Amino acid sequence: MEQLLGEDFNDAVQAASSSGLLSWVEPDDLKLKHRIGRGLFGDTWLATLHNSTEDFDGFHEVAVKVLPPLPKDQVGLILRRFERLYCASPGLKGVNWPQGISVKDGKACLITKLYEGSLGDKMARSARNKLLLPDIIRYGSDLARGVLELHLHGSLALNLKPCNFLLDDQDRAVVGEFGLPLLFLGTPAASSGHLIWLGTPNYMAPEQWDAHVRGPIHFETDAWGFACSIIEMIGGFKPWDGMSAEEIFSRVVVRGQSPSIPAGLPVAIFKIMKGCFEYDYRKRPNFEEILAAFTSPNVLFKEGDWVVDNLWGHSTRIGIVKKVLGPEAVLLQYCDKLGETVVCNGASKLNLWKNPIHVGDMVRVKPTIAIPRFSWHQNLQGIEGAVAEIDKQNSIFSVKFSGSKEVWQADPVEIELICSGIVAGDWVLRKESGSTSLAQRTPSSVGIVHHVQQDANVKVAFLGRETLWTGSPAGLSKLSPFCVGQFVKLKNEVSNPRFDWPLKKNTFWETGKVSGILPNGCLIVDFPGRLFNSKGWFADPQEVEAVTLSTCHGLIEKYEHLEAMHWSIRPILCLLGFLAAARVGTVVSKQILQPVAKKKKSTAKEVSLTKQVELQTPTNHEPVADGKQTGGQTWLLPAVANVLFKEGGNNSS
Ligand SMILES: Nc1ncnc2c1ncn2[C@@H]1O[C@H](COP(=O)(O)OP(=O)(O)OP(=O)(O)O)[C@@H](O)[C@H]1O
Repeated sequence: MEQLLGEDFNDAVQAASSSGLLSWVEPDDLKLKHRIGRGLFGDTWLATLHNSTEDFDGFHEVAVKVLPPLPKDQVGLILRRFERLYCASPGLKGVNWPQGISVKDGKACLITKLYEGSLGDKMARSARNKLLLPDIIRYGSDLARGVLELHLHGSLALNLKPCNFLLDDQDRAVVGEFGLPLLFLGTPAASSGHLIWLGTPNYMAPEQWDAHVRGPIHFETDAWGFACSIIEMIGGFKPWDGMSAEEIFSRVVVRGQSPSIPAGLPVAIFKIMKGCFEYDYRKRPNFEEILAAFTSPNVLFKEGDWVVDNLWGHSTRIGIVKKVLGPEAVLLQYCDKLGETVVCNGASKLNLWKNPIHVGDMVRVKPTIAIPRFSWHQNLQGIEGAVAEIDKQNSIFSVKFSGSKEVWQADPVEIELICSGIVAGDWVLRKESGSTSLAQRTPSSVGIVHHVQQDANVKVAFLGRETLWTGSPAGLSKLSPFCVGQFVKLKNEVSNPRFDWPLKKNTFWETGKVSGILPNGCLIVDFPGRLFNSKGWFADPQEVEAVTLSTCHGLIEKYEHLEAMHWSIRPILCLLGFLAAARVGTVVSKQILQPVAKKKKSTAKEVSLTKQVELQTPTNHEPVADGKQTGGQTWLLPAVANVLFKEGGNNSS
């Protein structure tokens, strides 16, 4: 791989920084002294920076992250990402924001403040690598605050781990390094020749492993790495310690496992940590919730929190916390018709309402609700309305519809945010899609809506995009959704599918069954009879169509569909065919052979009876001619004949 070295690279970085977004440092002003860290995303050096102004000339110590050499063809792109990520410091207190950029020996150098060391260093110095719980809680809230600042600024951290948490001279923790994995997203690391991951394997969330396929990554992705770091501080060793990246991938991504959470944590922290390890990032808490748990570790909820109650199993209810009665007990008022106030003693089973509805939000009654709990006018079903008021005192939501003067009351569980007819969870087709990633393929144009925003934009996850697409719903049209259990096949016009797809008799694409759907709409497909594919089969929802018996034309297609429905159809049909053939064979052979057999049998019986008769008669060895007994025993013949006739008749019946 050709790398951009020396002057060329210098010029490229300088040009990028001339936009004023990055502060350029002359290479001669930066002296690298010795290395203090080594990681996947480059080495960290202790360095001195020469500062000279008109009346001041001095040196001060800094830390420098020396990034791996950049491949020549991607340097422009990486520098653009650089600018986007580190543009003008927003003055975040909890984050170690880079102070400048330079180039040394053809490698980009990020210059940052020199801290006392990292939490990783502190753990290495402490007994059994562990930290004390009060310290963990204090550092945890510092860090949650830092990550929240970063998220509010629009950036992801992605590589949260104790070695990247730095301690200042007041023993406060800050997020030391952030966003670096995003710079290299999709580029091979020039130095090692292998793909750089979107983080460090032991701390990576399922969607981080292959964000193109299993994405998107979003703010809640950081929750996983944060929780892994807390576990490491408690236990003294990192999650999945001693396992290779492949093993961790198999556990976290394929088998859906998560690190186990130690017992004995304060209630709120234990609950939040459990939430951080949800497989689907949409179910994880955001950093506001994480910060709340670490600042009040023994309080699950505070007064005024909206909570979702699934306690009774059957129906979900939304309520507001009226009073905190104890670590696990709250006084709750439901927002439904009854407006009941109850004491809830199992508050750890309640969940914060993650995306609460606000005044001004556009909503509709969920189509699945046949009879709303409040008296909702039938004509308003499916129509969009604006939330006019939320009466927190009495837990009442009021909605106003454009065509109506009246204000209608609503149960928040029964309404959903809507934007131009689109709600979260809808499958959509993006009318014009363009590539924004490094992959050769453009992202799929079929995706799933994840968020409906107040600014009338929606966030959609598309396969092939590592992050959510944000835009106006005007560019989207709704599609009927795929679902688990459905049968799919590649569309006729697809000749080169995004993922491998098995061929039948090396000629036709096989029909598969959807066994799972990833958050970005990527379909996990099973093919009957094809049990052994460690990587699994995937499908781009844009490239496949649903198959049902009724959509199959002709008997052969219908049979093939049946065959696709279960691997055992063919062997069962073969077995049935064989049994039927065997049965027919038996019947036919009976039909043909029976008269002969009957004849033979009758002859045999005749002979044996004759013999018996002979035996019963006094020995008279005179030959029998023409069926007539010679001598005086002819009286026996009619009786024998009678017996024979009778037996033969019985036999044939
Ligand atoms: N700004 C800084 N001030 C003081 N020490 C620092 C600073 N940045 C990093 N370090 C030191 O460097 C160590 C981490 O180095 P580095 O970031 O290169 O490794 P890593 O975090 O494992 O790698 P990566 O972040 O690439 O995955 C920290 O444990 C700390 O000792």
